[in-house]
Amino acid sequence: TACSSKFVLSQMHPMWQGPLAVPGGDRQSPIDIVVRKSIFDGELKPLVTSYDPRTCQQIWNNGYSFLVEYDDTTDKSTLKGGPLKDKFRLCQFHFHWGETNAWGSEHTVDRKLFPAELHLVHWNADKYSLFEEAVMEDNGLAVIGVFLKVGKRHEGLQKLVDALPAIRHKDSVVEFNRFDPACLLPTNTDNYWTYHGSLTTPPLTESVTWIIMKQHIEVSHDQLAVFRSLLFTSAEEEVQKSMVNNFRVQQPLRGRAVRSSFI
Ligand SMILES: NS(=O)(=O)c1c(F)c(F)c(S(=O)(=O)CCO)c(N[C@H]2CCc3ccccc32)c1F
Ligand SMILES: [Zn+2]
Repeated sequence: TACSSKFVLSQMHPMWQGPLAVPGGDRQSPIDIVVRKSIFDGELKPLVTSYDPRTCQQIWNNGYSFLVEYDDTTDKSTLKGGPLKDKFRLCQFHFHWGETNAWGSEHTVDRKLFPAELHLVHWNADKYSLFEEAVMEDNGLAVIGVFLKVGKRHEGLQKLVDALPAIRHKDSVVEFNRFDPACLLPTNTDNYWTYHGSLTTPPLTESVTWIIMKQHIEVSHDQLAVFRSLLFTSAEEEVQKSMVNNFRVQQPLRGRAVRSSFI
């Protein structure tokens, strides 16, 4: 699919936490969300997601995270509303997590770290015809971020967790269909923070409208442990490395406003 990120992976190595030079670089992600400095914006609308589980195609380990990819050649799985003026197509979702439950998220709320964070990546299909175009354009992308907390087992996530042993190694892919990503959203999607930022992996382009949910979802300790059983390394490599701590370090706010849809 257009959104398969294989072409991007070549520039990636698992733990590129370094200060990759980014032109300009004054709207980088992730950031710490300082709640008392966020600005309520009454113009922000509720999010409107409409995902068709039949557009789910595969789940694969790309050596940085595991991602579930969707067919984004039609308008079957879309996101609109919220801070967005246009209609965006879902191309994939993936997660970031730590080696322990003490950390793992990319964004933080008043410096609070979560054990993991879900990202649903969408691109502006009203303005562009391919993900690759949108990824280079101002506000070409919209990513929904959802924090994960350890608690009760997440029934919807289990289907995904059960597929992970089949993609333990980098570059392994399995067919995965009929998965509705809406089951991973919190019950309340009206309360969120939004700001202009970037991808948190190469090419780190500053093309993302971030929409971070205030309400987290709960997953069980055992479900998260399966995430940590994945490997950064391919089957051929002699030294296997656990896929953990696949998050980017926080970036300076550089005077950006973080708006909230709630008081
Ligand atoms: N945290 S994040 O939301 O910024 C983000 C990721 F963290 C991440 F890991 C990936 S990726 O596809 O697994 C790796 C490629 O960069 C993407 N994938 C995007 C980035 C580049 C690209 C190219 C084609 C399809 C998807 C993506 C991503 F948008
Ligand atoms: Zn991400």
